[in-house]
Amino acid sequence: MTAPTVPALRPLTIGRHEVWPPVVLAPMAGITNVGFRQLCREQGGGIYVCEMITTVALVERNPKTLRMIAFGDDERPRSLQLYGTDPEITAAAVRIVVEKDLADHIDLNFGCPVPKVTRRGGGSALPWRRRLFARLVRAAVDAASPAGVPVTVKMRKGIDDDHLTYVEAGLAAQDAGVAAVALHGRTAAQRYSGTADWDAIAALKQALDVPVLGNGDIWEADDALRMVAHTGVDGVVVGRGCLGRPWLFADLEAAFDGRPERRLPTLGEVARTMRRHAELLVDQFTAGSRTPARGERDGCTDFRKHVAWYLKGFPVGSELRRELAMIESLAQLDDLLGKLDPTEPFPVATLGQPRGRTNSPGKVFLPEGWLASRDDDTVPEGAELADSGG
Ligand SMILES: Cc1cc2nc3c(=O)[nH]c(=O)nc-3n(C[C@H](O)[C@H](O)[C@H](O)COP(=O)(O)O)c2cc1C
Repeated sequence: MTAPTVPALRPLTIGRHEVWPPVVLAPMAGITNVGFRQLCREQGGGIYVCEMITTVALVERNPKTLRMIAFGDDERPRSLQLYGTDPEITAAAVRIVVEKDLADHIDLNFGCPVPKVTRRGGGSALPWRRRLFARLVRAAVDAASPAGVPVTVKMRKGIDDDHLTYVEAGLAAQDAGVAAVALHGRTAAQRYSGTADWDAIAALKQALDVPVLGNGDIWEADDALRMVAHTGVDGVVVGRGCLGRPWLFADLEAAFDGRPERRLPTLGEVARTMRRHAELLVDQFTAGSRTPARGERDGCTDFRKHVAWYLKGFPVGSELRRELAMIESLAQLDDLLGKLDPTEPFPVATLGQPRGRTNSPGKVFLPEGWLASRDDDTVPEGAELADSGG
C-alpha cells in the first residue's frame, strides 16, 4: 500500500505546549496509569493522558483518587482527564489541580457511554443539555486559565444518529475558550461497535478554528496518516490500538517523521515488553503501598488484564495463557515468559484488527425527559461519580 498524502504535519499545539508527533494516548480508565504511560512514552513522543479522575473525588480529597494522579518526573505535559457534571464542583476541582500544580493540561470527559453515567445525564449525554455543557466548560476554562493551564474537551458525535451534538458542542467549547476539541467518531448508542465516522471528524475540523483531534479506529500507524489525510485534523488520539502493542507509539512517531516503521516484534521481543510493563506497574504500586510485597502483588494483578492483548494471535497454549493471566510476582512472570518460543514471528494476520472493547450498539439510558430538555441548564441530580476510574 502506498503511504497516504498528509496535508500539514505540524507539532500539536495545546496552549503553550508544542508536541511532536501530534499523537495523544486516549485516556482509558483502568489502563492509562503512570506505569502504562511510562511504557508508551519510552516508545515515542506525544501527550499521554492519565486515567479519568472524577471532580467530586478530587474535591473530597479521596485518597484513592489522589494516588491515581501520578506522573513520571519527565512527563510533560502532565495531562489529566476530569469527569464532572456540575460547573461549580468542576471549577473547584480545577482550582485544586492548578493551586497544587497537579497537571499542565486538563481534558474534560464528555464521551463516556456507560449506562451508569448516561442514565444520570453525565458523560456522552451531557452535551445534549447545551447550556449546561457550555457553562461547565467555561467554568473549567475560567478556573484554569489564570495559571495558563489549557483545557480541552473529548466528546462523541452525540447520543445517537437522531441526536447529534458534536458541531454545536465543538463551537460552544471553542467559545468557552478550550485549547482543542477531540472527537471520537461514534455516538453513545454505538458504544465501541462499527467503525468510527471520520467524515464527522472532518466536518468538525471544517467548523472550528481551535485544533481538532480525531479519535477512533487507529489500529496501525498508517491509519493515523490516513485519518489526518482524510480529515485534516491537527492530531490523532489513540486508544485501543496500543493495548498489547505499546510500540504503536514508536511506529506513529516514525510514520509522522516519514521514516519506515520498525520491523514487527518477535514473541521474544513481545515478552521483553511484557516484562517491562509488569515491572513498571510493580514500581507504581510499590510507591503507593505499605509493603513492597503488596506492591508487587498489586502491580502483577494490574498487569493480568494485558496478557491476552499481548499474546493475541501468537500460538501460545491456553494453559500458559491462563497461568500468565494469574501471576502474582515478577519471578513467576519470568518463569512463564521463559516458556515462550522467542523466535516466533509476529502474527501479521492480526494487524489492523480491532482489539480491546468492541461491544455492540445498545440503548442509551437517559434521565427521564432528557431529550426534551436541551435548553435546561440545571445540573442533573446524582450525575456526579464519587469514585474515579472504572
Ligand atoms: C477500557 C477503556 C476505558 C476507557 N476509558 C475512558 C475514559 O476514562 N475517558 C474517556 O474519555 N474515554 C475513555 N475510553 C474511550 C477512549 O478514550 C477512546 O475514545 C475510544 O477507545 C476510541 O478510540 P480507539 O478507537 O482508538 O480505541 C475508554 C476506552 C476503553 C477501551
